[in-house]
Order: sequence, then structure tokens, then C-alpha cells
Amino acid sequence: DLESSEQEGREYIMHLDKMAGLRKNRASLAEWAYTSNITQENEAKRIQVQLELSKQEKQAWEETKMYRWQDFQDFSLRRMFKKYSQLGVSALPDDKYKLLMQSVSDMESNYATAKICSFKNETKCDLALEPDITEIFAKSQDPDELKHTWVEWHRAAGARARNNFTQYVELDNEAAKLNGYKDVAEWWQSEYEVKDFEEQLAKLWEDVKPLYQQLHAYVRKRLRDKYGEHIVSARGPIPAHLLGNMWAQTWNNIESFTRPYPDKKEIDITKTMKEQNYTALRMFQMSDEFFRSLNLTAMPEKFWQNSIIEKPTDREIVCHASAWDFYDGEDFRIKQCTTIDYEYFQTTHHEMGHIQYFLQYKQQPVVFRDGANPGFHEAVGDTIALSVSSPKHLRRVGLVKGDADDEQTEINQLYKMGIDKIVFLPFAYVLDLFRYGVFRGSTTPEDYNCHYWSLRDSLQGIEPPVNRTEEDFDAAAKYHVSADVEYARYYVSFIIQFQFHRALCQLAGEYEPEDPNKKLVDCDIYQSVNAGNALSTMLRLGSSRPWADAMEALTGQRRMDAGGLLEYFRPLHDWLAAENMRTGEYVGWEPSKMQYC
Ligand SMILES: C=C(C[SeH])C(=O)N1CCC[C@H]1C(=O)O
Ligand SMILES: [Zn+2]
Repeated sequence: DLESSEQEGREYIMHLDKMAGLRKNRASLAEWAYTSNITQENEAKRIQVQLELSKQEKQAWEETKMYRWQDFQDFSLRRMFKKYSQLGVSALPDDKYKLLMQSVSDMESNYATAKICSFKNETKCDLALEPDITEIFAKSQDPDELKHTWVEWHRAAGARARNNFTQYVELDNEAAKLNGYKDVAEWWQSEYEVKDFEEQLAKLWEDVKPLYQQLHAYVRKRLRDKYGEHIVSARGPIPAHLLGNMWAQTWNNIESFTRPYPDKKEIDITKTMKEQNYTALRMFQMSDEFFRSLNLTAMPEKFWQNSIIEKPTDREIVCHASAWDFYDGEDFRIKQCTTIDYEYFQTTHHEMGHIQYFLQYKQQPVVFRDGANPGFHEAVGDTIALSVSSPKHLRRVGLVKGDADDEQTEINQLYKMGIDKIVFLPFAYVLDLFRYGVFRGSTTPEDYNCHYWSLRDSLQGIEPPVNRTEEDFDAAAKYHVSADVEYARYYVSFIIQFQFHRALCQLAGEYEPEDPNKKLVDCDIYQSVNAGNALSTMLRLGSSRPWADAMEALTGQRRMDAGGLLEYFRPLHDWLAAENMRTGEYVGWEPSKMQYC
């Protein structure tokens, strides 16, 4: 009868979940071994382990089909079976599975080991993305050096991935169909468990676009003042190589010469960190201390023993920052190539947020040890970092000397946050709009670059520094495209982190909508156990409930909306609109004159 088969189902699925935990532990260890020491041998071992595990997953999947779990009464039991009924890429036959793993692995190791020659010394050809190329983009104000570096990186990391990428798309789409999806785009979007996900992304962009256009116009004017109108036009897109970041996804490296009130004292965190002899370890310890101040969980001993927080000198590793759950309840790690600067100060909190989420949900069955949706996992660390980046907190930790918070200082602060958070949204939106088109077949290999730059031009108001052809493949010059990592998660994160921040600030007594002494921009939830407990309540759920339930637990809302972000940046939006009016700057951009189709 149904009762006993539900009980049998429960016993079966709990056993299967334990086995899955052992499998995921083995997979993570093999993946870690490879990405922390890129060699042919470790790559082969990783693929071998993945293949073995995929056979075991297929076996387990066959068994779940024997249970009529759709009729079970218990919500959690049904949800566990539903998740285990998704086989994933293991649904591919062995030969295609191996080919898919190899294609992605080749793209990822190409990206991780790519080197280019220096502009200033063309015999020096050992420049890596981290730290060398990143440092050039952070510091250089020579348009020719930036153009050279941009072009060479996009050749080495983008064009070279084109064939592997095409093979990966074909095979991943086959796997999607074997899982009952039309294509990978539908498969990726199913992670968000709402029918109208893509419409929601478009609505969010409509809400934020006016603010972005004002910020884009203001920055374009300041760049034109600096570089001249033969490099930065008055009404066109901004050239991608002038924004302090290889992908123009955050513009914080050009803050020093574009901020609204240059005569106000500069808050140069990077400089202060170096003056105070910050080390990578100290950045991690400060982040850990912030989480503990919220009554959240301290990093376990194994975290400090096993993490890699600085780039090794004796081997090649995947430097792109990552946080790892080894699914045994004890082993959690971060791997990143920390440099002592503001950007890595943010990244460290970002990655520690992932680890805190792992710690908060480690009591859950393995299958629920995941973010409520992928955007939640990306939002935890950033939400904490919103407090850490506040002038109040920076003063608390001595990274900023005391300063009366006048209106001009506040605009400078909002500008600093805006060139990080507002400008990121169209970048993130473009990256997956582009890949949705590729997976759906509306973008073919013959028009990869044309479609990528058409989106970059129309949505982000960015243009390539030189003409592009289909010999190039610029999308893959971004880690997540070369490493098969979905990106809408960050777009979601940059929206919901402001909903989380607003709720936490109210719980911490740091923010009151009508109280001018409790502004959102200067909220710091540090040491608020009240806020921390509410955050813990949400995080402990993992993916055991639909994400609307998780969001409601913390914010009282059940939908993502741009209201939090727009409220936070309201004073900046008003200031930018007035400033662009004053200077007569054209708001928006005409299509680029560069050739890319
Ligand atoms: C730090 C990570 C690892 Se999950 C990352 O990839 N991020 C964090 C912010 C956006 C995105 C990026 O670097 O493109
Ligand atoms: Zn992340």
C-alpha cells in the first residue's frame, strides 16, 4: 500500500543520499587535485573519476524510478526524489560524456594557463591573467597599453576556445534533451523554479536601465575629458578597454579619476591595506570575525589547513576564486590567488559567504546542500560585503580615517558602490542572454561574435577597442564561458543582495526608511546577533524549500525585485541626472561605429 511504500521510499532515499555524499566527496577531491595542480595526469584522473561516478549515478537513478514518489504525502521526501530523478550530464553515453568533460576541461585549462606578451617589453611573454594582466587593467591609464593587453588576452583565452566551445554546446544540449529539456537554456533556468524566469530578468533590467544610462553617460563624459573625443565619443558606447576591468564588468579601478567630488578626501582602501601590511590571511581572518560577530559559524580547522589563498609559485592552478564543499560536513575550502587590494577584499567576503552557506546547511540531506537558487549562493558574501564597505565599518576597522559624512562624501560613496554594483547588471545579463541564444541555436558558430557584441553594444553600451571578426570568440575570454558556469546567478544576486541587506539593516536597527540618521548607505550590521540569526534561519534551509519561502523568511518578500537596489542608489540617481543635465551630456548611446558583424 502507499503508506509502506512511502516508508520504504524514505529508507531508500536516505541511503541513496548517503551514497551520493560519498560520490560527491570523491568528485570534489579529484576536481580539487586537478584545479590546484593543472597537469595532464591530474586531468586524466579527474575525468576517470567523473566517468566512474557517472556510472554509479546512472545505476542509482534507475532504482529511483521504481518508486511512485509523485504520490507521496511528505513534501520533503517528494522534493528529494524529484531532485534525484534528474540524472544530469551522466545521462550521456560514456563516450559522449568523456568528450564533453574533455572539451570543458581543455577550455578551462587553456583559460587558466593562457599567457600574453607585455606591451612595454615584447620579449616578456609570461604575463598571466592573475596577477599581471589584472594589475595592468587596474593601474594603466595608457590607452595603447590597455588596447594591446585587451586584444592579446581575447586572442589567447577567447579565440582559442572556439572549437571546444562548439563541441561542448552540442554535447551539453544532448544531455539537456536526455533530461527532458529542449536545450541547456531551459535546463539552466529550471534551477530557479519559476515559469517566467527570463521575463523576470527582462523586467529587472527595465527597472534598473534608467539608472545605468545616467551612470554610463556620466562616466563616458569623465573618460572623454581624460582621453579625448578621438578615443571616447560624445554619443556612442564606451570602449571596453578603458574601464579598469578586462570585461568591463565592474569599473571600480577608474574611481580615483572619475569620482563626483575629487576634492573630498580619497578613500583608497588598496593603498591603506598596503600601508597597514595586510596579508591574505588577515583578510580571511577579518571576514571570519565578521561572520562570527553575527553569531554565525566560525571557519572549521580544516578550512585553514586545506585552503589555498595565495598563488603558488611552483605549479599552474585555476586562479579564478572558488569555494568548495566536500560534502562530509567537515572539509570546506577556498582557492584563490589573493592580491592585497580592494577587489580581493570584496572577493574574500564573497567566497567566505559561500563557505558560511555550506556550514549553515550541512545538517541537510546532501541533495538539499545547495543554494535556495544559484543566485542565493552568490548573494551571501556580497550582502555581508555591503556592510563591510560602508564608511562606518571602514572607520571601525581603521581602513578610513574619520570624516564628517556630508552630502558630497555620501555621493562619492554611492558612486563607488554604483560603479561596482549597477554597471555589473547589464554585463551579467548579456553573458547569459548570449548563451541562451547559443544553446537555442538562434546564435550559430558563424555569428558567435557578432551576436555577442550586438548585445554588449545595445545593453551595456560598450564597444570593442578594435574591429572584431568570427576569427575571434570574445565571450570565452570570460572565465565562466570557458568553464561552463551559468551566469544569471550573479544577475539575480546583485538584485536580491540589496533586498537581503535592507532586511538585515532593519533587523540590526541600522536602517529606518524615514529616519535620516539611519540611512541604508551607511548601514553596518556588524555584531548584530538579531540580523545574524535571521540570516541563519534562511541559509539553514539550503535548497529544501522553494526559494520564495527562503526569501520570505528573511525579507517578508516572495519575489526578487529591484526595489532594494533602487532605494539604496536613489540619491546617486538624482545627482547623476542633475549632473548630466548640467554638462549637457547625451544620456544613452548610439550604435557603435566599430565593425564586429
Ligand atoms: C568570485 C567569483 C567566484 Se563564484 C565570481 O566568479 N564572481 C563574483 C562576482 C561576479 C563573478 C565574476 O568574477 O565574474
Ligand atoms: Zn560566488
